[in-house]
Amino acid sequence: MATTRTPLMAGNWKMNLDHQQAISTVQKLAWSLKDAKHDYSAVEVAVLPPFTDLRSVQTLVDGDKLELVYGAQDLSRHESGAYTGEISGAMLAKLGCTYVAVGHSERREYHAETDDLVNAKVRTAFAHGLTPILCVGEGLDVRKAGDQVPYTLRQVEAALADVPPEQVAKIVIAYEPVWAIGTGEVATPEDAQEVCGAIRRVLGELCDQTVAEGVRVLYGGSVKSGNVAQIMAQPDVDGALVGGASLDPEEFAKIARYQSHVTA
Ligand SMILES: O=C[C@H](O)COP(=O)(O)O
Repeated sequence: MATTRTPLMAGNWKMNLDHQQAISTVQKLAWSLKDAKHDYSAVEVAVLPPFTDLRSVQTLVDGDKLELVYGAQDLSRHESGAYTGEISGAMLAKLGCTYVAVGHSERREYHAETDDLVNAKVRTAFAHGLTPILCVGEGLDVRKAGDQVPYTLRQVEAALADVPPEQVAKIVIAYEPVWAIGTGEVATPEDAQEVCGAIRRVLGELCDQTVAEGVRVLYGGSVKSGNVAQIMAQPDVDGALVGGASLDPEEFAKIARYQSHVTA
């Protein structure tokens, strides 16, 4: 049976662009996509700005009735209370967020996020109607040892512990080999397929085949308009989590329009 996974191109701005820059970036992105007659039902486009930009992005998206969606880069595992500096799932839901990235390697590395915390955040996101973009992937040492598949699958299994299949069915998983993030070093399409395919197989074991076939698995790591089409040609890659290249709205629009590079 043919699968109907709508590709997702998500731009993770990381700690870049203030709220005024966010407005102009989203406007330029929307204009570029409009000029190209982008079909959002064929390729979904999302941006993940810093928390401080979200209200401005919400106002723009609502006011101009834009079809692109947005989300946050992280959330608290807690509901509310004395957690200085934290942002809750309820706050993100109130701002109209569709997505929230969870367990990005930069959170794991610089903020000591453990698999247990990532699991708690996944469950908190679902509790607030947010779709987690669960980030997983190995570092260079693991890749050199050839352990990228078991390492990444352990992260997936830990993050999905006690998450019911009906929620797993809605998750987005981003495979981001840490050695390819912001380095210009792109995994080969075959590297991406190897791990993305393995992620889908483990979803089948954890849940069932229907769930596994429906979950979108993205690749992330130095994706650009020049390499996205080859990566998207892989059967188990359903989109990209784009960092640096998503800060340039024209370039990100080209990435979202990857099919035009194939058919052009
Ligand atoms: O979340 C995005 C990834 O970390 C990829 O970043 P990059 O496209 O700058 O390599």
